[in-house]
Amino acid sequence: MEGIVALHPALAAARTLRVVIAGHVDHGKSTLIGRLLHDTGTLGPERVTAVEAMSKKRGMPFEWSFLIDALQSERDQGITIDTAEVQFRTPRRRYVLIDAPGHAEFLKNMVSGAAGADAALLLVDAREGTLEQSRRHALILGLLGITQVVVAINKMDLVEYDQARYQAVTDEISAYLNSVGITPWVVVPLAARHGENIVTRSALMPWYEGPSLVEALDGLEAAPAPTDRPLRLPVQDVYKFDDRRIVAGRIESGTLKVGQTLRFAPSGKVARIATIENWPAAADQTIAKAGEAVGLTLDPPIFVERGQIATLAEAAPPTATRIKLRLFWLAREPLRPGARLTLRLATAEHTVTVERIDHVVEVHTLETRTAELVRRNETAEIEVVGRTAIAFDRHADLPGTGRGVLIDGYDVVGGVTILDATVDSRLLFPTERRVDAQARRLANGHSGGVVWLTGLSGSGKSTLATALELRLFARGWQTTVLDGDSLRTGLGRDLGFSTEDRAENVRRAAEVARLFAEAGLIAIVALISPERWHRALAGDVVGDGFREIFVKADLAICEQRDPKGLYAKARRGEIQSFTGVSAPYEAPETPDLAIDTGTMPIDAAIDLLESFTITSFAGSAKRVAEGVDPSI
Ligand SMILES: Nc1ncnc2c1ncn2[C@@H]1O[C@H](COP(=O)(O)OS(=O)(=O)O)[C@@H](OP(=O)(O)O)[C@H]1O
Ligand SMILES: Nc1ncnc2c1ncn2[C@@H]1O[C@H](COP(=O)(O)OP(=O)(O)O)[C@@H](O)[C@H]1O
Repeated sequence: MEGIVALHPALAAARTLRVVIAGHVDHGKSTLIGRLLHDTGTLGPERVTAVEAMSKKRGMPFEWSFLIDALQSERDQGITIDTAEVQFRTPRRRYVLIDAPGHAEFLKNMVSGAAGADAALLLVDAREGTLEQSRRHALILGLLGITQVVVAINKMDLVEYDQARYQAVTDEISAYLNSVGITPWVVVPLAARHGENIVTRSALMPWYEGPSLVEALDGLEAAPAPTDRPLRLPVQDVYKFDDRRIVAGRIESGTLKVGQTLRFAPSGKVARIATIENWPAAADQTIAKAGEAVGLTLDPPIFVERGQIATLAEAAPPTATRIKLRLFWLAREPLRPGARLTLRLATAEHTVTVERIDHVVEVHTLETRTAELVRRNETAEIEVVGRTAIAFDRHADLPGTGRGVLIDGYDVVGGVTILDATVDSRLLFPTERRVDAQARRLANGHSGGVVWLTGLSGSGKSTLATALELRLFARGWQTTVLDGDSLRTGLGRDLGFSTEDRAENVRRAAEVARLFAEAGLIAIVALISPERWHRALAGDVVGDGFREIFVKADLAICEQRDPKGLYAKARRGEIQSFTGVSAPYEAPETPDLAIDTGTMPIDAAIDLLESFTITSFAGSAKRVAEGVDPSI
């Protein structure tokens, strides 16, 4: 195919160098891009004819920058591409040029996963030198750790190809780049309009001994696609096709395979990858890697939203509500503690409040100083607190998911890289809380934990749960019951009985149960939690103190008991998706305890559950070994 080659994202990821073009708007970016495409032979002759025709129509000499307009309108609209990207080839490899018209767009594109660049091409005008905008771009490159930078000094024709001018601008821009930690790879003098020093070295600048622009780019190294790093697939969108739900996004890092169990962060939902639906369609794909845009179908088809990050359980990203950021502030108004902003990380958006400004970095001297506010174009380290858990990576570990932008209303007001969590939200209280699990255990005579009762409606979960609560209470234990029926009138009142809604119901109950367990109580949960993955999710949320109790009774028995008349209603079709009748119940394969209420009398069932609970949570092993009565 001639002209602009629409590469499959997988190919592009494996072979291309992603180069972001930075520079002042008037410094000739469009012309340079047009030239690069033409002079490298990427452009078919019909394109040149089209540009010629367009130039003629507008009564102008041949104008390379029209090419960009022409390309813009037919740009690849792939599901994950939201930056202006053009591609070209040299004999060595393929390139994606990422263009961003303005300053905020540049920053936004630089930090969004789609634009993750290996290198930058910084364009300056030979007549004007390093303008404010070039400096800001350079600062942002420094902030993002993009150190492979080629500088092109354009419009050398307008300074008579003067070596002294080239040298002066080179010295100026190099000094600035050095101050933000970047050593330019090479500084190429160009006349993009005339193609001087684009592919071959120019005869008009014999004093210049370095490589042409394309030679310089070919000398750069592509950062290896982070396929061997932890999986991070930020969910960009969820599409519904027929009855299928396709979760789409671009893999930032890692590899995924059909059959693997994904965990979504920060929600904690889990589901297996059923199929990979690639775009454009590739038959029977079973594996996908960093850089690829993929669509996945899940089993079960759980409800996930844009902003969640698909990961593997063993290498999930940390979550926290307080994080420390390195910031580049763009807005005219200074940033002050207390500001409420939106933090966009990959595809997620979080409402955050700026808690403190640790220090500001002086742009000119790069020294740090304490400050009450961060002014426009200053770099700073700040701490923000989110309203809910934020899944993130440290920029130093995984740049793709470790950077973002701050947004105020619709405006991008800052670019950030994540330094670390300030406080791990899972261990929220190291300073404020003076009572730890050990102290609670000693005071209560038992540790906190979760007794999770699963079973059909009418199997006896509520009966056993309330009876156990009473027995434990009589022993002086701290305990409470969380019953599905009651929770659904408050905490889960927005939820129905689809498999996803049940999972969400389970997740919420598990989160609450975990809080109770951390506070030292035995939380007795009575929830149908019908599918295995629902209970696995609960176990994941709760962690160590989780015990799964199968309250077993045949469907026929439950139906005969029918304490609430629900089975009769379900049989008459008055209730949809009723567990055991028109929705599945998967019995636990290896529960911690199974109680057959169909054969065991109620009192015996309660005795069994009580002794199991006491054995599980009484005192610490040490206290028991010392002969202390665990029931005190
Ligand atoms: N369609 C359908 N399927 C199952 N159950 C239904 C349904 N509609 C209403 N109910 C009533 O809701 C109670 C189950 O809620 P849970 O929160 O335990 O269910 S789940 O864990 O989310 O599956 C359940 O209570 P229990 O009988 O105590 O189990 C019912 O009273
Ligand atoms: N061994 C038993 N254990 C628990 N409940 C039993 C047992 N035998 C009979 N039942 C009866 O079964 C019914 C179970 O209802 P419930 O506890 O509300 O179930 P669930 O909460 O699982 O829907 C109650 O009426 C209870 O008296």
